[in-house]
Amino acid sequence: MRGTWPFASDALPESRLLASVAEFTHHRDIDALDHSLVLSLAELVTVGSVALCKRGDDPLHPIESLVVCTRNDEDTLVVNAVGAHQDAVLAKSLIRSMDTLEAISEITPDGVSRLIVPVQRDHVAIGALMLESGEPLDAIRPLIDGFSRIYGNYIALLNESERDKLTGLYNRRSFEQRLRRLLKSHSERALRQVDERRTAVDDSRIWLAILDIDHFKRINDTYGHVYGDEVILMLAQRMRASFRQSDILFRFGGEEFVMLITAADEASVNATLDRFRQHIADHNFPQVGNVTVSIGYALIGEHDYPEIVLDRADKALYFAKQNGRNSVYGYEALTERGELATPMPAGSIDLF
Ligand SMILES: Nc1nc2c(ncn2[C@@H]2O[C@H](COP(=O)(O)OP(=O)(O)OP(=O)(O)O)[C@@H](O)[C@H]2O)c(=O)[nH]1
Repeated sequence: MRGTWPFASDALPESRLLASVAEFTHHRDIDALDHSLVLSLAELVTVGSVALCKRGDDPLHPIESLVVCTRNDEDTLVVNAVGAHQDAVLAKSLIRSMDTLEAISEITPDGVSRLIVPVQRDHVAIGALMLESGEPLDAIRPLIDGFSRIYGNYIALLNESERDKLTGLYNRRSFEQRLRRLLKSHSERALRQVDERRTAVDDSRIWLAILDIDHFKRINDTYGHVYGDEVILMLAQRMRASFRQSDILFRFGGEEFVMLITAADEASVNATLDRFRQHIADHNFPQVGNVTVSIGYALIGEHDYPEIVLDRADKALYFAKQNGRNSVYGYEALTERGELATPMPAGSIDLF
């Protein structure tokens, strides 16, 4: 490891700074990037700890994660993910900095200097960088501001590469990583609820649904691709407006969409999807008129491979297409009723 910078007295050599920025921005995976950011900063400056807080969508738990780099007894830097909720005072400062978009410099009750700098994207805080030290931290504030801006810009670029150009929904490339993050935060939330309530675990589950527009070829052939694209775009807008913010929506390509939906039970996921199906069937699309969709869904078990669940949902979708379209079917219910027993051709969706 390179020696750290005694920031109070000397200027930081530019070559060290550039090497550090190059080091953390070579990652394409957001989790690895977060890990590398706190490590690079801790290598650069002599402080007790460097942490990156990420803001979550859940208003009850605004801090989604906290990645902290500290020095252990052997003087080696170690990076850990910790639960911010364990320290209510710290969580309050982090949230205040993110809400106001202002840096906070404070002394903790045990005399430690703490600097919090929000990380922004499009004038909204997506997280915050936090440093703690026995020494005052004001001298390194411009450096931390700079790192925070580079990180915010880089995250924006990474996020753009995860989006479908036409609809703005997530694209297929980002599916596996989004699913992994959702499963992780879901199981962390369940643990937290056990901790907080000391009662039963969170019993909500995650379902994967595939939606396909019915007879879309006919729409293209009759009205042309421009109107076809318009239908795709309007459908995506209606999906965004209809599903909860915590549900994750993808356009996998063509007229095919995938949704990751959290629900308490099968009945409520079925009701949610069927409500959306009906909403689309009732809508009058400009020029094209009525459009219907078919939906298949399957439960995601904690240890299931994504491609297996996609295949199950696709089988349910195929069943919907074979049984009149404009309908919603769940894989588990179909299997229980023995309705998927007959051999069928490979699903319409390309697996990984
Ligand atoms: N406008 C437009 N059309 C697309 C796009 N991607 C794929 N398509 C068209 O979507 C159509 C899909 O047709 P099929 O897979 O045969 O299915 P379908 O006509 O929807 O019939 P069912 O799914 O069986 O109800 C094809 O004509 C593709 O050319 C796109 O991005 N824009």
